[in-house]
Amino acid sequence: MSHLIEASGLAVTIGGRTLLHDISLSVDEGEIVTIIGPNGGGKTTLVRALLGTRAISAGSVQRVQGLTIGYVPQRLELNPMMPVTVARLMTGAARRPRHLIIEALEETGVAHLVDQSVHTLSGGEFRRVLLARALLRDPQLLVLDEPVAGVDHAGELALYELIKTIRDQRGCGVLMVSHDLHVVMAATDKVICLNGHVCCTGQPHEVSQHTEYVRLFGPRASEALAFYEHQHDHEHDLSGEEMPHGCGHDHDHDHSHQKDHHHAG
Ligand SMILES: Nc1ncnc2c1ncn2[C@@H]1O[C@H](COP(=O)(O)OP(=O)(O)OP(=O)(O)O)[C@@H](O)[C@H]1O
Repeated sequence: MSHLIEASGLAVTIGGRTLLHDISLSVDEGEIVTIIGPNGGGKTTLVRALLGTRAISAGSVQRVQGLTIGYVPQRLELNPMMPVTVARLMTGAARRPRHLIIEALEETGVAHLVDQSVHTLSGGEFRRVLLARALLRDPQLLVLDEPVAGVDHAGELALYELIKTIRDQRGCGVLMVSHDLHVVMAATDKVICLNGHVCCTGQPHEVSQHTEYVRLFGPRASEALAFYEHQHDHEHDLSGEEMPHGCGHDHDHDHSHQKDHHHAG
């Protein structure tokens, strides 16, 4: 199967400064890939390069023909003086049948807010509306930049669960950026740890043990994953799973069974 999107040897240089170099990654149908990394590590720049809104200076980005992408930006500037309803935010200038708007909002659990002003929404409600807006296009690939920004811890867990459910039901690929290491680790198939380059990549439990990951995020980040890793130990003992591997090595074992597991609780 060809990848929905694939970057090879991608680099981004702005004003003589190389922000990203030698980035290779791919997202497949039904796969959740999460980019983590320190502030300024280039996560948003990478997302923009993949979307084609930021020029790349080397390498390539390939998409399957006609790929439809639903994008949720990290920030959305709204004029506080402009009264905008959820329905209006969902469609912008383009008119869409109301039942489609409501269906998308139902999928993210906020259909009851359809006629409410966006300025009155909580952080979590707003994120769900943005997610619904991205789903309106029936995307093959969802790209989510910090999908839980402005949401409390319980809300974060619920949102990651929702993203997983959307992936399960639609079979779309998901590429997301996150800071929430231990939460996101439980809701992803593949993690890419980014700090200008791909420090390490692989299954969440592998990345959590990688020296580059520990160096970037500290030993506590690995400890926070103890529960997650414990859950996985059983699987890996049985299947003879190998130990973590180094920078830039992709993992090609079949772990599709992991999609059925819930580690967040
Ligand atoms: N248009 C630009 N011109 C110059 N420098 C830029 C530009 N856009 C981003 N940068 C720089 O590139 C680096 C990476 O920024 P980017 O926003 O991609 O990081 P990030 O990992 O998404 O950060 P955060 O976690 O804080 O959102 C930063 O040092 C930033 O200042």
